[in-house]
Amino acid sequence: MSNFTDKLKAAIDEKESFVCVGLDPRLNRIPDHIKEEVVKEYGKTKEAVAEIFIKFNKGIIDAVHQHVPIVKPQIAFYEQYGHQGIRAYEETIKYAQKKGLLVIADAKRNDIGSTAQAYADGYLGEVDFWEESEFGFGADALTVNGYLGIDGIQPFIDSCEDYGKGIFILVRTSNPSAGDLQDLETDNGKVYETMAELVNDWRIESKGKNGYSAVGAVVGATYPQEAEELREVMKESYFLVPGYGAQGAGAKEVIPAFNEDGYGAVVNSARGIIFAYERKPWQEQFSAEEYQEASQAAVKAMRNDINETLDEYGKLPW
Ligand SMILES: O=c1ccn([C@@H]2O[C@H](COP(=O)(O)O)[C@@H](O)[C@H]2O)c(=O)[nH]1
Repeated sequence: MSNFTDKLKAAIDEKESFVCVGLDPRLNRIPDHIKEEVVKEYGKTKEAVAEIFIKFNKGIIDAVHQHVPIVKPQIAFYEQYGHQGIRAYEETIKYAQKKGLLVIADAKRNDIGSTAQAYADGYLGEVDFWEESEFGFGADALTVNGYLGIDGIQPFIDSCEDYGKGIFILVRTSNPSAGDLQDLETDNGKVYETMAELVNDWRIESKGKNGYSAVGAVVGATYPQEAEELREVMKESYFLVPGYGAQGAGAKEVIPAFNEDGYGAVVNSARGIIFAYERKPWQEQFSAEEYQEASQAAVKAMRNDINETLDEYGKLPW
């Protein structure tokens, strides 16, 4: 069974890209021509929303799949439309994988061990109870909350080992109030530092050929100083780095998340890529009908921005 980080590294090398595109559709920001076409057939229903999300996401995936190794659909944007939203989520994952992309399900799951097992099976499992059909969402990786400790984490680590999947545990989130809890002092340092130590302990069971563990961490691009410190603690973990673009971070801020070997991080941007057609500087060059071209231009610019900056710091691996 191939380790998740071996697959991730191969995909990064093939695309020469560390970009992760966030597939976080918002109905009010999807181009009108997509909505109008679908509503003609389905009316203003939840089924229509699912069809709109699927059409839009497929368009984005078609535009970016040659330039990125991985995508990250955030389940909140789908869940709000009930089972139709979940259908769109599942179809989005399958289509991205069909196009050769790895998929991180951003669902930040966890619970007591027995319930966490159900989450692990649902997101990362491969065969169902009858051993006849595919199970759940079949994502390649999942974001996980480590707050419940090892018994909540173990089912996910088992899925990593059994099925070659990955997890990214929340360590230092990108939001403005991240420090309210994460910066509190404990006997072992701050809360986020303690979580990083735990991730480093939990990483051991599931290492790939490239030396990285399937147990990774979420580290926000908006906290570069903390990222630098965390890189030292979790040397063998991949970081999922959100916060580039719409949340204000740029390439300089993501560099500390990378190891000296130039690997160890994927950088997520959702709004900055998928809604590029209505954002500067792309809105002057592309119409709403050209949202795919705008997203492709934005993703290439982000890839180059990160690669050039890694190069400046002597960290570009190619
Ligand atoms: O600390 C975190 C953890 C997760 N996220 C998620 O990443 C994307 C960011 O989207 P942008 O539009 O690029 O801001 C979104 O799905 C968040 O839920 C995060 O931002 N920070």
